[in-house]
Amino acid sequence: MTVTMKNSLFDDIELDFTQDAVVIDGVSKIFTKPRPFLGKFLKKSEEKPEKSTEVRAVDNVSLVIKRREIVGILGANGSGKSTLIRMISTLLLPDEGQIRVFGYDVIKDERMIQRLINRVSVEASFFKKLSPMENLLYAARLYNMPGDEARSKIKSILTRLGIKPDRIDAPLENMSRGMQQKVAIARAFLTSPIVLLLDEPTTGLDPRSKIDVQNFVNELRDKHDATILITTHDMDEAEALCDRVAIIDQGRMMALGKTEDLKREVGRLMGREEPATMNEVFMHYTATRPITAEDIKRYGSWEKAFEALEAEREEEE
Ligand SMILES: Nc1ncnc2c1ncn2[C@@H]1O[C@H](COP(=O)(O)OP(=O)(O)OP(=O)(O)O)[C@@H](O)[C@H]1O
Repeated sequence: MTVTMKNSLFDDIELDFTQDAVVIDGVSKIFTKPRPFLGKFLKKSEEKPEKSTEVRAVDNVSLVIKRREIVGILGANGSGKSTLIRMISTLLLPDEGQIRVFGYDVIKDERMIQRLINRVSVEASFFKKLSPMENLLYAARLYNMPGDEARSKIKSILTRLGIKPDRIDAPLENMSRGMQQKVAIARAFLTSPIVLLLDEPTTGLDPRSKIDVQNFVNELRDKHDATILITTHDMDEAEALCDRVAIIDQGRMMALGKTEDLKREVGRLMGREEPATMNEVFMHYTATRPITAEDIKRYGSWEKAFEALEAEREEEE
């Protein structure tokens, strides 16, 4: 089924909605990190250490996201979540594997991907001396959105995100970090993107603002058929919002599924009748290595196996 987009911003785009929205196929990203160089302290006869070390920030990840799905990416700090998001949005090139969005390739069809995707991250760039309204009008112009339509949409989105009317026209630099983050979120919602990548959109927001953002995300999917990929450290949010979650650890995909299925599976491994909590699911799949039934047998319980593996990790570090 090839559909010409109804949204005026995408008039000239034909998309095949029978295709999966996002296909990530065996993707890796390798960074080279400089090591603190100790060479100058060594004598000439001593062997010099390597100057750099490689980090597989994303390691052979595959994931298929269907249209209208909300998928959460969970993982510890530095596990590769942002790197994955950055590759999908063409900000970074994959070193291995392929990423396609409705059949378009992130490398070959970079321009098209940039039109289909909107990415929100905390380090969003704005003109700090300008107001939220001016910043968002500037963004709307980049998308050829008529001024009047943009103005009323901006007002309504910012108000719904809890930004008071008198703040809408005041310089951004006077706003708190959380409020600036809401302006970044508003920018992504302004253009009703086909695929929305949200990199920790609610980190640092107060509980009410978190819910406002989550409602918006749901609405984008329900009313505009958006497909959404979101990274979060908030397990309640993952549970409330995501159809499925992927847990990654050191760049590798450790688990993928519906939260209730993962909770049931880990609960079962823990030897319990009732499902595990999402925190326990997270701990389970991000332990030194996934805790197996044999580990549980060997150490007597899931908790003891977890403690033993953590102790191993600490020893290694
Ligand atoms: N530009 C870069 N150059 C070198 N290393 C990088 C670069 N960007 C990320 N890394 C490394 O890649 C790994 C994954 O980082 P990434 O930012 O993707 O993690 P994350 O899961 O998003 O973390 P957080 O939850 O803290 O935001 C880390 O070891 C990080 O130091």
